[in-house]
Amino acid sequence: MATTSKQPEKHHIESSPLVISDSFEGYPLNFFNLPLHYRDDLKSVLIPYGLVQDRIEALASRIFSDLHIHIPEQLICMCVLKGGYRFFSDLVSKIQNENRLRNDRSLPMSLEFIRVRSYINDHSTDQTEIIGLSDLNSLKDKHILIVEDIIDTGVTMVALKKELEKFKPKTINVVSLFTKRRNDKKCIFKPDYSGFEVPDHFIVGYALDYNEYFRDLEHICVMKESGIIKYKVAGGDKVEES
Ligand SMILES: Nc1nc2c(ncn2[C@@H]2O[C@H](COP(=O)(O)O)[C@@H](O)[C@H]2O)c(=O)[nH]1
Ligand SMILES: [Mg+2]
Repeated sequence: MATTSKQPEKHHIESSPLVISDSFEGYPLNFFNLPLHYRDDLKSVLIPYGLVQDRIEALASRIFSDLHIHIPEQLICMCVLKGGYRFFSDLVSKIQNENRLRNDRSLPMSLEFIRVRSYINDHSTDQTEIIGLSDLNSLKDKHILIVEDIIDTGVTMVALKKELEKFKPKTINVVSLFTKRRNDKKCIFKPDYSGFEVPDHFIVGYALDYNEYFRDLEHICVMKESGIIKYKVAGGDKVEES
């Protein structure tokens, strides 16, 4: 009798975000090890570090599968500093793991770092400045993956993509660890890959800052109103880097 070997179903990894619902208020702080210097400023842990890592591993696998077809050309992975640096580092290292473990395909990468300024305290502004792109003409005919921490209004990413398109790259893909579900109005940009969709809170941790504080926090947390007031800077005269 002929035996039929059943092929395992292909595991499909979502490029769209894992949705954190509005009704989820986050985990109580006392279930986590948190730095003493921030404990009084935080309301809850919205996404624990471990879950962030698991989702990045899945995104790396999906990006590898989608984009390896461009080889032997290099994929320019472009980190949007400062907020994107930890996501960038973990994502690149997880794509490297895919490269190490696969014998049938690979995705060569080169790394670029840029800065975008757009925020005052916890409010997005429509003034966007891009810093750090040297030799822009080298982007011509290249494949770019922009690696961003969070998309809120979408203004920063629309401006950045528009600027990069002037230099005629072959493709631009955007991966954002978080996208925000805005209560007031719609976001004007949808990334190609997103880790999590978060409620309309100002989130900090895992390199996402509030006026340069909280980057040294592992988990993604929601701030208390008192914390927002404590670290506020005088409006308008200091534009923080992303
Ligand atoms: N630490 C946080 N930074 C945030 C948050 N929401 C947005 N941002 C920063 O702004 C830009 C993008 O904003 P956009 O309105 O132009 O889309 C993003 O890169 C962040 O650096 C937040 O909740 N926490
Ligand atoms: Mg950013």
